[in-house]
Amino acid sequence: ICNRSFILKSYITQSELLQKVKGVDALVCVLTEKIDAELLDAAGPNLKVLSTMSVGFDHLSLEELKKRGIRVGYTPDVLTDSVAELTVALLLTTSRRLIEATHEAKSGGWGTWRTLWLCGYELANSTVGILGLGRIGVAIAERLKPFKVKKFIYTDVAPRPELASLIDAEYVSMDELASQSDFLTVCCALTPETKDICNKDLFSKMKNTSIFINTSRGGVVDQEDLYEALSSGQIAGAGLDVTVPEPLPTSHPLFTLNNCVILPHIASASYSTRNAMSALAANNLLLGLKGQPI
Ligand SMILES: O=C(O)[C@H](O)CO
Repeated sequence: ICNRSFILKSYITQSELLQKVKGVDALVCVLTEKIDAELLDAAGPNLKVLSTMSVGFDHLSLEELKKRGIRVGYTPDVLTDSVAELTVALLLTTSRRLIEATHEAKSGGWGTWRTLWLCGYELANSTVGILGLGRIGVAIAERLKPFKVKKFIYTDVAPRPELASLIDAEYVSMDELASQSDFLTVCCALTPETKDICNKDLFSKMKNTSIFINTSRGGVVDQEDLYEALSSGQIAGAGLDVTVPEPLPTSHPLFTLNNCVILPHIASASYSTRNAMSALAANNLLLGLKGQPI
């Protein structure tokens, strides 16, 4: 594509990347690579385009990229369906206790039919709260609506009437989101403002029958506070596709809890979506090098 090489990579360490990036004109990265001043300095002045195969961009130092005039591409939209679908799957898995149930069935815990055994919480007549309403939050709500959800509420830095009207969602404060939601799903980007925004303050205002779902970024949750909320019964359950760190060490206390379902960051992991993300990331890179809109 140009007389200098570029790196299309996925499985090298940050230190390998630092070595190999020198002199490239363009770079495709994924969300596990930290694109900061050190890496940009290592790349040097040839670097014109950075294309991340992700919708999240918390791994990019945008300020440093801007300072150097490097164009940045990302992959919104193409993963919305996949992430929304997985979020619904995780929500139902958590609220209907599917992991516990399959474990019981396999391990001999399945005795006679019992009235309250493995009971969970249903979506019908529930209030679903969305923390950070964007494309993905709307797509989640659209999928949940047929489950007879009574009401959608959301909070964000400001009301988003155009998006909210698509799902008939009401704008509420953070406190109201916490206290009214039967299911609270986190859909916001990780920024300095949203870091640890889901903490003991939020959990303490939630109902003890509520389910907390996060498919955005682990950094928006204070995991110690979440552990406390789950183990004390402050909230009923949590489903996480994202954690800090990733992978979450298998010795982490959250793994000891029956009411916490943890997935290894697979929200966009469908063949069609990952293909679309790859193609978009590659196109962004090519267009960027040609000076065209990305
Ligand atoms: O940021 C993204 O693209 C997602 O987290 C990938 O699943």
